[in-house]
Amino acid sequence: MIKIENATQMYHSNIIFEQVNFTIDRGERVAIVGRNGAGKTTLLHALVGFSRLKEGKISIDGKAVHQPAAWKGKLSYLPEKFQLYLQLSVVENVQYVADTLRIPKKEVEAVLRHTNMWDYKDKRISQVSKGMLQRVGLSVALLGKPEWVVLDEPTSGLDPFGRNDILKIMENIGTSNRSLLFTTHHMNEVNKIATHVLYLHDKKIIKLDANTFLEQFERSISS
Ligand SMILES: Nc1ncnc2c1ncn2[C@@H]1O[C@H](COP(=O)(O)OP(=O)(O)OP(=O)(O)O)[C@@H](O)[C@H]1O
Repeated sequence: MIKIENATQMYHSNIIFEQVNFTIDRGERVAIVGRNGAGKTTLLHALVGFSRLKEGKISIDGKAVHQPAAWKGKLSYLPEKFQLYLQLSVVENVQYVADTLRIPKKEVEAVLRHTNMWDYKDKRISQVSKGMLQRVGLSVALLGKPEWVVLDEPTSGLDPFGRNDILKIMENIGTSNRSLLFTTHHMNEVNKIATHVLYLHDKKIIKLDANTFLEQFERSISS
């Protein structure tokens, strides 16, 4: 379980969220939504231990998230913008990360099959489409069988076909022992993928089940 207790985050004197409490259980697929600038990426960075909270604490399975023991091998994070080696092939990029993390070779094929990139494994990164780049990023994020997969705007900037490819992969990520957290601006992604929503609004974060959130959203835009 990821547990957030009395969390407050600020940049200088600018409060992004304050006194926030929620938990995320295994098997949940959680969409993080809110207006531009509401603090979605800020929340993700605190959740994955990149930044320390101003106040409060975040733990994964009882261990404070800023201690590597909490997330190492358990949690993976794919930022909105990430770097790959342009001069290497798809498989070489994934293999490079696998070698660094001492992950067995056979997992490289497994993650590339999961993201439907195995057929394109020998293409150079400089020659693949944006949608394929995102699938390579996802392949890297799935290495090591993480229990918590965290994706920042995984469909941002993709055409409808590329988005659909990514959504199909995301649908298969959340299982009984693996959870998915992702930020999005698209309500159809919430509808298709999420079991729950974290809604960032007015410096608060509310957790709702996805259907309840979507009903409230529909009502708010039609009134
Ligand atoms: N490193 C930083 N230093 C100061 N202010 C920051 C920093 N990073 C973000 N902010 C500010 O904090 C607020 C929340 O930013 P954040 O990127 O978390 O929002 P977001 O919900 O992810 O936005 P978007 O939907 O546009 O991606 C914004 O007002 C942003 O300008």
